[in-house]
Amino acid sequence: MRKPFIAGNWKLHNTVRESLELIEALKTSVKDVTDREIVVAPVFTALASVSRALQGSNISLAAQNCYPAQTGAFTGEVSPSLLKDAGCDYVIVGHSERRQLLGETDPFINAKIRALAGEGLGAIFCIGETLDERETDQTLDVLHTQVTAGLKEVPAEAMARIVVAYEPIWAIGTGRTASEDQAEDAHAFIRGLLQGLFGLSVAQEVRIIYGGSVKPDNVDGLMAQEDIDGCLVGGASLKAADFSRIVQFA
Ligand SMILES: O=C[C@H](O)COP(=O)(O)O
Repeated sequence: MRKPFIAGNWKLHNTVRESLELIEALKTSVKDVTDREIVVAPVFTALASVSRALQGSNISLAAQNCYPAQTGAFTGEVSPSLLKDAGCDYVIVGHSERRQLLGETDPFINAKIRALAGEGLGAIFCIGETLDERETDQTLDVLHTQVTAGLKEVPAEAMARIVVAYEPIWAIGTGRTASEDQAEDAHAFIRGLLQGLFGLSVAQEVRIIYGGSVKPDNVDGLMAQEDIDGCLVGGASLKAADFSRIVQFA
């Protein structure tokens, strides 16, 4: 039985004060939720404050990025061990915004996932196709490449802490959600890829979550799909009422 995993990616939003206001409202509205894993990913500068505010709550902390080395001459970067020290349980890797805007490659993303696994941290590993790739029937090839390259040489034991986030790029921040069937087809395909890489029992345990314009009014239908185990929420995670409703999907 896979525990639903609902994560809010705050992206480049919220000062420390705004982050704390959001987290206090969220803590109150989801305090009785025990059957879902709830995660928020603030900006780096708010991690320590939000971590303190989350102590004793049912919400976990994620960072939005990391560098695949623990120490060294890497100006401006942050390592998995420092993120763990700041209170993070997870790190988002491979988000399409970083792939597209910052040129992150599959091997670089793979190095981050292996570094996180080595530190015992979880990864929220994002994959997904562009609109052009979907319209030219390349979706499955793209997912195959991203999954096999991103998870190369990742130990099977680490998969218990890795959540795969399927985010069709054309659905991110556009208000255009993948249909329930489109999302379920992609998720079932990804689970099959995981089975090929790690075996059936691992594939059945890994949470595969959907991201791309998830809102209170479409979450119930998405979460009703067999292979959709949660959501990675951008815009709607910035409003406590909306994110709380998404967490408490029907
Ligand atoms: O990480 C979250 C995704 O990019 C989805 O963002 P969105 O909910 O604003 O479409």
